[in-house]
Amino acid sequence: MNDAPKQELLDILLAKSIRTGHFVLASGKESDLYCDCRVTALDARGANLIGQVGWELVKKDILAQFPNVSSIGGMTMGADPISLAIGMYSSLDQTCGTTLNVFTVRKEAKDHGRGKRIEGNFESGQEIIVVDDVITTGGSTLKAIDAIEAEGGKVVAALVLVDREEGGREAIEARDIPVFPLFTRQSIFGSR
Ligand SMILES: O=P(O)(O)OC[C@H]1O[C@H](OP(=O)(O)OP(=O)(O)O)[C@H](O)[C@@H]1O
Ligand SMILES: O=C(O)c1cc(=O)[nH]c(=O)[nH]1
Repeated sequence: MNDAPKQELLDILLAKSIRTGHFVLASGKESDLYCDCRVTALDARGANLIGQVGWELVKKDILAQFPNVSSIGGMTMGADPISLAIGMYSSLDQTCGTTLNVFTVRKEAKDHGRGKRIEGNFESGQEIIVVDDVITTGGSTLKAIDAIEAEGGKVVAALVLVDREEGGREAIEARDIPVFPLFTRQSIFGSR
């Protein structure tokens, strides 16, 4: 694939998602930078590009190493549109032979209905790509990994839209799960 779709996705991220100001993060840390990835991932064109660029990354870097991967999902809600976009692209690809099952992990198990923590297309024993929109400390991705493993999934890789390069990658890789970012802070901002 040429670089044009990734460049267009970066342009949308820069225009719609990157914000400066004062922000309290999920970890309690404070930051003058925030990447509101939901605005890009819930943009019709942004979602399409995430699907295209993300699926190419899955094929080239993840399936090549883990050919039995069958499913993709992560902690709601940041992961949801990203997982679905990549899953949809996998279903359109006639050349690959893998159509990803897509699921989502609730922050808490549902207290009615089927009482599930993991919703959608997930079964124990599957090899999984865990998704997050952003990693800062990696804490949210690790919670998703714990929930998936508790139900018998084997997480083999983590795919993230933006790695803020603040320790999250190291925390996830300490669990022997390689991290594949579409963008890093460095690739977005250079040395800023
Ligand atoms: O690497 P971390 O330090 O965990 O930070 C990153 C997490 O923070 C945000 O989630 P948030 O809890 O704000 O939830 P949301 O996706 O439901 O908005 C984001 O979607 C990541 O999941
Ligand atoms: O660490 C976080 O909570 C966080 C950082 C960021 O840039 N974007 C986001 O949605 N969450």
